[in-house]
Amino acid sequence: MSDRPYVLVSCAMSVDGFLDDASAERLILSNSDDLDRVDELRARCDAILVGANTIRRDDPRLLVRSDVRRLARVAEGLPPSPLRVTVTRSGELSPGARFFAGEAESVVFSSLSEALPALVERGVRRLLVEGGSAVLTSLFAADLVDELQLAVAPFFVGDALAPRFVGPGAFPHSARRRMRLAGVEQVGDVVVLRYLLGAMDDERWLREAIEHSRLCPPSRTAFSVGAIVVSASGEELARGYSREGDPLNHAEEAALAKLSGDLSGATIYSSLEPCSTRKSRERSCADHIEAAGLRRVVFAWREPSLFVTGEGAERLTAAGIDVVELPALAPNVREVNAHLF
Ligand SMILES: Nc1c(N[C@@H]2O[C@H](COP(=O)(O)O)[C@@H](O)[C@H]2O)[nH]c(=O)[nH]c1=O
Repeated sequence: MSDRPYVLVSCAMSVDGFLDDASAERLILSNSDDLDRVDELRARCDAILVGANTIRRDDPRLLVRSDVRRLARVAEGLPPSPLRVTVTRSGELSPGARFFAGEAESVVFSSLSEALPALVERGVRRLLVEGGSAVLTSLFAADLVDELQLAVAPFFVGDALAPRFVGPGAFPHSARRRMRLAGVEQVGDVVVLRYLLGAMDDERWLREAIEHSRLCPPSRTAFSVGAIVVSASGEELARGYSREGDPLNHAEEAALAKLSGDLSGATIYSSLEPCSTRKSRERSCADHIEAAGLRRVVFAWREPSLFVTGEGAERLTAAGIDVVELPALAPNVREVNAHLF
């Protein structure tokens, strides 16, 4: 699942949310110190990606400008500037574009889903994305961004024909799932907001919940499950495992029993899909999750119909809760439950 690099988006927008104006000339939103900050970001990544539209519109070089930084990279055995990457469905790029000129290598992919794993293959661990609007919209909507550094320039563009930071989309970060503000920096008249989006945190917490399920007392008639409740700011609030404290306890039930208060920003990670029916108790884990006010559930394995038919994911979704399934980790859960098969 982690077959993509760490994705850092860096862009500058006007105070009214535009990346550029509608004219042919490129609009500089940053000041010179901020452009130098972006140069430092470029020097510390393995590749820089922009969409093909940006190449057509801006004709960027995408090179590290500072000689000091280029020499420092070379001293580390790196090329002076990172690999330059673009995605284009049409393939319509001018061979004379500056993207292809100069001392750095350039690669072209037909889509982001092709580019990201291929970049990992090439050894790219840290990818800087500089726009434009279409690429940013796709990456944010697909929850593929780890970090956003957004510079806000102190003026308006005010032109409906100008490109926005992102277009309309079903973004995973809504009022219910806020990004984590990790820093605010003033660079002259520009303010740089640094957000962490936690795209890789889901996998990390779910793996942790699966590891926790190894504590379950084994049973021939029930699954071994682990669950962890994590706050909106990324702190662990409670964890539980099947049969913890009581032979009938489910993992989610055990974790939630340790909590009270407002859990509306929290996420519960459960190795198995939360149950929707119980044979031995009245309330299911889906009921407990809904009653606790949680708005987000992440799980790895859909409950196989061994003991009861699981409809937890559907029930939770119908209750307006965000349900995320990470099936790539399902084999790990199955392995913990190998005794049942
Ligand atoms: N205008 C603008 C940015 N524009 C980004 O920089 C690219 C130009 O790269 P280069 O040709 O190497 O200078 C351009 O295509 C776009 O991706 N970035 C920023 O941090 N602040 C700004 O104000």
